[in-house]
Amino acid sequence: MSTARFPSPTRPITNEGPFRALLLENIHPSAEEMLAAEGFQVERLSAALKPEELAERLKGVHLLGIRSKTTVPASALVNAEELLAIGAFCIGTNQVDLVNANTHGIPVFNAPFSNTRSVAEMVLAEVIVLTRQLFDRSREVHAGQWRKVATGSREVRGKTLGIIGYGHIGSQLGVMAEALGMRVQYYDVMTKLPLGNAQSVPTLDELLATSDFITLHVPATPSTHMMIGADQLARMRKGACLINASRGTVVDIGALSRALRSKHLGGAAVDVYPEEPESNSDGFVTELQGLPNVVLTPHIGGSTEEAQAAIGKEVATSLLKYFKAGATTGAVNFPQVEAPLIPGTHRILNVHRNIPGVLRDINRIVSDLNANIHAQVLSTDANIGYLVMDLDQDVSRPVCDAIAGLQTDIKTRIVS
Ligand SMILES: NC(=O)C1=CN([C@@H]2O[C@H](COP(=O)(O)OP(=O)(O)OC[C@H]3O[C@@H](n4cnc5c(N)ncnc54)[C@H](O)[C@@H]3O)[C@@H](O)[C@H]2O)C=CC1
Ligand SMILES: O=C(O)C(=O)COP(=O)(O)O
Repeated sequence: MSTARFPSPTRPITNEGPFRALLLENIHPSAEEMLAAEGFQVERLSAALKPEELAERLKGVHLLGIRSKTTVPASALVNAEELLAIGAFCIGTNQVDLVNANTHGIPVFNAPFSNTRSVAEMVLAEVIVLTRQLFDRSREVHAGQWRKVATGSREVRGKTLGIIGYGHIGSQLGVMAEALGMRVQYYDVMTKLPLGNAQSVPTLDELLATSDFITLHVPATPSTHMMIGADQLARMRKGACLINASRGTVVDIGALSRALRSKHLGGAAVDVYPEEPESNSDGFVTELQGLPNVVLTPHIGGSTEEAQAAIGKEVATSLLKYFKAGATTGAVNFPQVEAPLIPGTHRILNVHRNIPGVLRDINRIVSDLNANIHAQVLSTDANIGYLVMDLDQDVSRPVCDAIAGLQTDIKTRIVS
């Protein structure tokens, strides 16, 4: 994540099209349909793009849609003068340099709920798959081997599920696991309301030492980076299983591989990896391949038809609300403003450096044009101010041209 570095002011973006959207990583067609219905020219690609390719493709693009594979560092936005907003059609936004996007006046929207049930269901399935060693037995029968054994195969009823990160996914999973008769406990850095009979555990070490299954549902942040390494795996009960469907940076894969090979752990299910391929046609190698009772999936925790269709609509709705009225509610890196459009007024959006005197300068520009401010909403964070301004007179163009001349300007746009 970069610290604040501001771009030079750019010319204002008018409300005259054509407007273009670039959607990467097989984003559900529901998003394309919604954007196209509002007049966007939509380009939809199935794979992620590397930052240098993305930088080229973003010329003249107004909305960018990505999922978890496309990283958007500062270098990807060097040509993105027209870019209004980024939609992360997933939960995680760690792949975007959020501070850089903020200081370029670009809000980033995500879908915080739509795939959470899909992840919880997959993890619950994996708990049973691991404790019954189902994939190994299935592979044997596929290969013509009949190995009917009970040793090491157990019920989940009465076993303890330890959840690290009791947020939207972790808490849903806990409720579902209790329905199977599991005891549920969790560790979270925030105080969280325990659902059902779930119990909060004060330390990660205690959770690790007292659970039969450990499952991770934390975001990728500096505090979760490699939070499960050799020490933490050694604290887990002998024969316990680890499930990671959060982010690949959270678990030390080498240490996990050693804990599995030494038989300290009884199994693992891994959906996310430190390095993941950009498309389905790329090969993939991990040192976990070939280990017994290890379920490896290609980052499909949120990949269900229900989740993807809902995410497509949810994020496209946020992008269009921003495009049409400047609403930033739910943006993960931006001051929040949502002001209803007022018929008969003319809306201007302005992002500027958050330093004293900017509002005075903008209001002077309006008053010098003998225009009246019908409504004005300003919301700020440490770096930027976001101003939504409705004028009674149609002087948007000269006002925007004058604002773009201010050294404090980052991005100005005419909505109506
Ligand atoms: N495999 C997949 O396809 C998917 C993976 N994910 C991953 O799952 C993550 C979690 O998703 P949600 O539950 O919706 O997020 P959330 O934000 O609702 O919950 C995350 C929880 O982790 C806690 N947390 C943060 N840092 C922590 C730490 N160091 N130790 C313990 N707890 C900590 C937070 O307080 C919060 O309660 C996402 O950030 C994403 O990376 C999400 C969807 C699909
Ligand atoms: O929602 C998330 O954070 C996920 O990890 C899902 O990512 P995806 O949309 O499958 O690339």
